[in-house]
Amino acid sequence: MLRSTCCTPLCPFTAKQPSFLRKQQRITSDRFTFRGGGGGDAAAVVSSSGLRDLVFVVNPQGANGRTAKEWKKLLPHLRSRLGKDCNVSELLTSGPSHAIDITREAIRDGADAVIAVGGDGTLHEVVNGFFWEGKPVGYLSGEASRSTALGLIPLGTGSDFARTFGWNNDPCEAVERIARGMRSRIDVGVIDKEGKDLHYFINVADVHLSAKAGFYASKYKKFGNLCYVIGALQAFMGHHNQDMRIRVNGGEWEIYPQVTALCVGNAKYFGGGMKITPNAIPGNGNLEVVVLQNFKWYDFVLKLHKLYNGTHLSVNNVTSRSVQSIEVEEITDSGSIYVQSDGEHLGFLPRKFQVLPGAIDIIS
Ligand SMILES: Nc1ncnc2c1ncn2[C@@H]1O[C@H](COP(=O)(O)OP(=O)(O)OP(=O)(O)O)[C@@H](O)[C@H]1O
Repeated sequence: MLRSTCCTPLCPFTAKQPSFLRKQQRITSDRFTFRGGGGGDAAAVVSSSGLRDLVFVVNPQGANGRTAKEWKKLLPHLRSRLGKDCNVSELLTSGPSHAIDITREAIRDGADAVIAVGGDGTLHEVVNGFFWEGKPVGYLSGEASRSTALGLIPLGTGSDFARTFGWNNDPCEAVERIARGMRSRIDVGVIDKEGKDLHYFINVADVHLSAKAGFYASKYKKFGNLCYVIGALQAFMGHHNQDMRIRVNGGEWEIYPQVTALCVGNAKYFGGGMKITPNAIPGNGNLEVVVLQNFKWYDFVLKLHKLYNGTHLSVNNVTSRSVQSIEVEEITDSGSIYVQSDGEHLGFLPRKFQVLPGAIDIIS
């Protein structure tokens, strides 16, 4: 849920930095001035202003339209807090996937940072904009060493990625992070289907029941975090655990009987605050895979609190392992096992999930 916040330049920054954000560097710009406006495409021109060029990609429909309202309230504070050191461009998305194109263009034009304003879906699209045809997008006319950082103002329904960093939905704290301009390198996950259809995730990708629940939850975002409960109830109807075949780090294929859900975490939380992959660390070069097997509906009732506080790894039929890659197939080729990445429906099994260590700088 969005909180009402005090948006003054004196807004205190209180969030503690997690220990995995060790190698931080402050980056300053000396070359570009960005010009943009709400709704338009990014356009960058070379300048010697010494200002950092920040592109804010805003999903006005995030959190059922509350993102737009919060953003409008935040903008005067943001401009006054950052305007001295930064050129601020505000670009509103016009629909699904638009954030991907805006981000690619901003990176090619030399932005210092592209900042997702919205929920995990918007962040997910911005992250996908950092890549093109399997490679990182680069600044078109400049040094290879120059890299655009990813930023986040979490203003979505679940905003699960931010929870791993201890960031809440207070946009003033996010503005302070951006003002400080500290960067940390973090990993990104990549998903492919038989080597094609590359798709990137930064938070959690998952398979089967949870992915189906997420698919339904996305239709009930107007109910806030309750959408996850409604989605789960709907997904339970007609749900069957499925035998699956998995292969970790290119090794031998293994059979996992009666899988309820398989979750691949680069970060820890999904589904509106469930600490599903509690050992995942976004900068450690690995993904945490948690598999729930043979769960019945009443197991969720009895163990839900454990899933929320991340103590479920000690429960029977829950396993966790750290991987660089994992391939997942169903045994009975039904083509109906859901796959989700960062809360966005991606399609159906089979899929391969891999880590790209240190693929992106994040403003932390
Ligand atoms: N202008 C737009 N109109 C409609 N949908 C949009 C628009 N811009 C982006 N979207 C889509 O809105 C979806 C949800 O956005 P977002 O993740 O920001 O909010 P949320 O779903 O409320 O939050 P969370 O994902 O954290 O629960 C994204 O998948 C994105 O594709």
